[in-house]
Amino acid sequence: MAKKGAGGNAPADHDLNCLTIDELQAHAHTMMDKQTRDYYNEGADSGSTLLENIDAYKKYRIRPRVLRDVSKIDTTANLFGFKSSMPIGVAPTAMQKLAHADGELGTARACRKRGVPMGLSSFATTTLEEVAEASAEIPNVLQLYLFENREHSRKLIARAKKAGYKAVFLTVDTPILGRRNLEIRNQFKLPPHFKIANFVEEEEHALADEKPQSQNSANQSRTRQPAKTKTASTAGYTDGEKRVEPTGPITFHTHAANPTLCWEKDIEWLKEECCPEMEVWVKGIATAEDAILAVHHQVRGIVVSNHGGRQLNGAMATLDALPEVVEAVRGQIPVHVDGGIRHGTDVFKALALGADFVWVGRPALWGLAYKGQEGVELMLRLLGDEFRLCMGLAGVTRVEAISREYLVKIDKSGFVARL
Ligand SMILES: Cc1cc2nc3c(=O)[nH]c(=O)nc-3n(C[C@H](O)[C@H](O)[C@H](O)COP(=O)(O)O)c2cc1C
Ligand SMILES: CC(C)CC(=O)C(=O)O
Repeated sequence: MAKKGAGGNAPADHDLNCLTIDELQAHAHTMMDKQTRDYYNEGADSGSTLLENIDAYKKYRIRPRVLRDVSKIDTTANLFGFKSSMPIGVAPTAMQKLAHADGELGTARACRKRGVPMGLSSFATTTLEEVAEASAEIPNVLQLYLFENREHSRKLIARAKKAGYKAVFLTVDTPILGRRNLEIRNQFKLPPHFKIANFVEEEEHALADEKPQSQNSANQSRTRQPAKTKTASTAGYTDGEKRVEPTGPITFHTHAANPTLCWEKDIEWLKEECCPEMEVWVKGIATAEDAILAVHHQVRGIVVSNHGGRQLNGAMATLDALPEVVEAVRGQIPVHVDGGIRHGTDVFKALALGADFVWVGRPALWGLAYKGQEGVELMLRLLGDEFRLCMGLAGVTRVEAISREYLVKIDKSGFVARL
């Protein structure tokens, strides 16, 4: 086990081939096929927001305090009434079996072992029930793409409640899918031996509906046309095309985006559907204005996110958006952040700027690709050890005590500004 306290030298069970998230990324690179690697790693368009999410952390430096007795460091953080071993969770990412056969179950078991929560994507390759079982006492978060056809969403929400999920994170930054050029070039689609597991029933219905049409061409003009199988090159990227509500099998290219999503119509409906068993959060807030609307609509929390730079390229880095959101929310609801977190010091900086908790996306996928469940455990341990060490060397012993006074901001000319 990793040594407790202020860090120290490498604990005995370290993987000497992989001591940082950067090394984990390099290992993962060699383990994934090109289609998967490109899908996981790319950002939208030129990828500048993806890079800025990471670089934004380099604009801040830590002001360490000394002589403060850091022999006992408490890294725990509370959420959904649960004590997470550290203020770090695994963000929802789709189709994890592409990385490793362990898929979402591997992630869930790793999170359980490390005592942190996991967000499960609506578009997982494992059912939400299986993940709930693997997570046991760890609170589950279901990431929701709210479909235009509410029946699909209603069913999913009912299942999540029954399985004991504590919160729904409604993703709000995908009214339209971002443009991902490698996905288009690779004609990315889920290989047929994997399933979008939460919607297998819907897929079977859609395919059954499809049959009579092909068997009886005379009927074709009268029956509903199912959506053609779409890939990245045919879905969501064409402008000027008249949009119709998607039908047919639920795939992420056809159903994840929902341009009709809005506060009044959808948030109120969702709260009613989820209430009182599950909290409704919004994931993908990046401005003070929307943060104020989130508070107004009484969601239970916000995740400051730009979808890991996969949606609007040119959008602000999440760390740059965080302070205005924190200021607008004024402590009324929790504010979490994701995007670009690759080191324990990044976690410390995000918390110092007012985040209550952070989520990591791609590092978990790299962990999975490297060694399945064990790789995700390793990723969480690396980040956790780095975070604990950072707290100790900065002279902080409790997560709640991490504040702006521990940071300075450095501009391009090297000018150092107190916050
Ligand atoms: C391959 C991939 C798939 C993702 N799938 C989803 C998803 O299904 N739902 C969602 O809300 N966010 C999804 N995200 C976004 C993550 O939840 C998170 O916002 C992002 O990965 C954080 O940035 P990071 O990867 O730099 O940590 C995905 C991200 C990646 C990289
Ligand atoms: C279901 C998809 C849209 C997954 C996703 O959010 C992503 O690829 O960024």
